[in-house]
Amino acid sequence: MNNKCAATGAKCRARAEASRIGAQIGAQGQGLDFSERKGATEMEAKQFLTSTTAWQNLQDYYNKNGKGLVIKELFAQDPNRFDKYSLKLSTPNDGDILIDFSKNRINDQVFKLLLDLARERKVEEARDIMFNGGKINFTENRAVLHIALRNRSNRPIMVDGKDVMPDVNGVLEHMKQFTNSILSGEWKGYTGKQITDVVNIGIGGSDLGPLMVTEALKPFNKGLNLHFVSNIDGTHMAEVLKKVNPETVLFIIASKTFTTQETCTNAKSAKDWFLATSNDPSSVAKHFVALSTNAAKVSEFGIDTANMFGFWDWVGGRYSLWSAIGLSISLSIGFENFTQLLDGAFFLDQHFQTAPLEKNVPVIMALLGVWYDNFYGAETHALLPYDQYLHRFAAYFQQGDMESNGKYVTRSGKLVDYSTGPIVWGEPGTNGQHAFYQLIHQGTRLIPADFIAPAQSHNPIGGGAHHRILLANFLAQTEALMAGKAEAQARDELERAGTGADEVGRILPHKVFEGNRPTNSIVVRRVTPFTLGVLIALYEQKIFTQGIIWDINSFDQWGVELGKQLAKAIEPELQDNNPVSSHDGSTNGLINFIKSSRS
Ligand SMILES: O=P(O)(O)OC[C@H]1O[C@@](O)(CO)[C@@H](O)[C@@H]1O
Repeated sequence: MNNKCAATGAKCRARAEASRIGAQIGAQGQGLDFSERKGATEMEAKQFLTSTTAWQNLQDYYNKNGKGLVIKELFAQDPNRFDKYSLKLSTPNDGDILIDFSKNRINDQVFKLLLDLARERKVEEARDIMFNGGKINFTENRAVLHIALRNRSNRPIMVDGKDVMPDVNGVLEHMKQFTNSILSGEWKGYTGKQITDVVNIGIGGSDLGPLMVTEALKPFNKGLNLHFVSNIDGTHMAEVLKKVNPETVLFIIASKTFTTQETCTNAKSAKDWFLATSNDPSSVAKHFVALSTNAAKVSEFGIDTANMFGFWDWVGGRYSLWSAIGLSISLSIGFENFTQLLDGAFFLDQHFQTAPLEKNVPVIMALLGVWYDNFYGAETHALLPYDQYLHRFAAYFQQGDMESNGKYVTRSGKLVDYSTGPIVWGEPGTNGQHAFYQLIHQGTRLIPADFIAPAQSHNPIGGGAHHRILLANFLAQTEALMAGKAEAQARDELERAGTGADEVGRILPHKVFEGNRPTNSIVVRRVTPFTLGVLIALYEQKIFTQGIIWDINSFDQWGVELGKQLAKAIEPELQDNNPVSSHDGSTNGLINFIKSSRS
């Protein structure tokens, strides 16, 4: 251990250890050759998950003790439970981030068994392969390197023998220059006016990330109006075009492949709308830019590739907001704040790479998810941010989690015989309390939930009363879900309220809360670009870890192809009103009814 820290204690030792491990990983990275499929085959689990020792020990423990794990009792048995099962991430300038996982159905034995599972599934080894450019997305033979986009250390990261960092930094510099020229007014529209509105045209990972982040960081907006068009439904584009002026609007066509039908169709409609006013093809260059890996398709569409911000096939769509896809974020909050977002994600990546498993937040969150998903049979996971600006956070991770881990075939091509990715859902608090908390409190399903809140609001109106009430609900909900309300307490409340004996007997069962509903609580000082970067990366690395444990490829998305394929066959059939019979009875019936309903 670094003896310079002898006098200054734990933090110094931790930093020294982190930089030692970081250097070691970096060195390994330069030594490892992932140019072939080595990274992929190394990732394949050697054993079927349910036949591993760790899994069987967990199953055995669950069978004997699972139902007997009562969180309220675990707190009563251990006054230090909160300290034992919570962690703080001390950020450089944004205070501490508290992750409280004490309101879970775990004890020391379960925690140990879960950590054994992470070890037996070689999570740390897989992590290092990813961070060093291994082609772990083996069905597309690609590395998975969104971490390189926020690699603020600039350590070399090799793909096919080439360090990707110079190109990453080149695109960031282009984004910086462009952002500054738009925000300063230097960049003018075709009539010489400053840009006032930005329309991001993209879908999935080319929409959800920029939308969620620009909403979450609205307090940092520099003045531009941001609009997002994703749906092929003409309403989406039509409603936005009503709000913008062709002389002062900038269209961002965001598409990794630049072949996505919705985005290409929307982009063409936007261009037609624009040219109908400008009547000058040369003016397109002042109002259209592209974010893509596909320069040929960008050029074919009619955007000058000088106005293209590129990225690479090793950036997955749902992991791309850190790349050029984040241009609308940079335009909204400024490039400096965009780099803060990257810094936050890098901070979490370093934590993920260096913290021991038992102190590793994404690993712990992943293991808790496995515990509920695979042993308690929970099928969903709720993300409940107590922050209105984070209202798109759950929607973002619907793609992030469900498109990553919604898989039923292992890396070696076998069908799983265990659950994999959960259904992710959620809405901001306190709104969710008035919509679906009834089910979370008294439904028949176990709904593990993450509650997220900032200690400080960007809008302390009402003398701070609003935020105080918001936080009170944030805190009360996890307490209520854990503690519940016993029959005796419910009876006492009814009787104190003067309820007659017969009535008490009738309604008492409905007033009891069984509790023992698990939650994690995450508190940041404020939602800032840095802390948001930490939160997003935290969930990304949780998803990665679960994918390794489940032995699935979290980074392809073949499941989205069949629907697109069939839609391409049906679309021409809708161009006239002749009845069809080329499908199953239902699809034929639906098509023909629609045809008959159009006149
Ligand atoms: O960025 P693009 O290539 O237009 O893809 C958009 C989205 O479409 C997908 O469904 C893949 O087809 C998502 O994975 C992706 O984020």
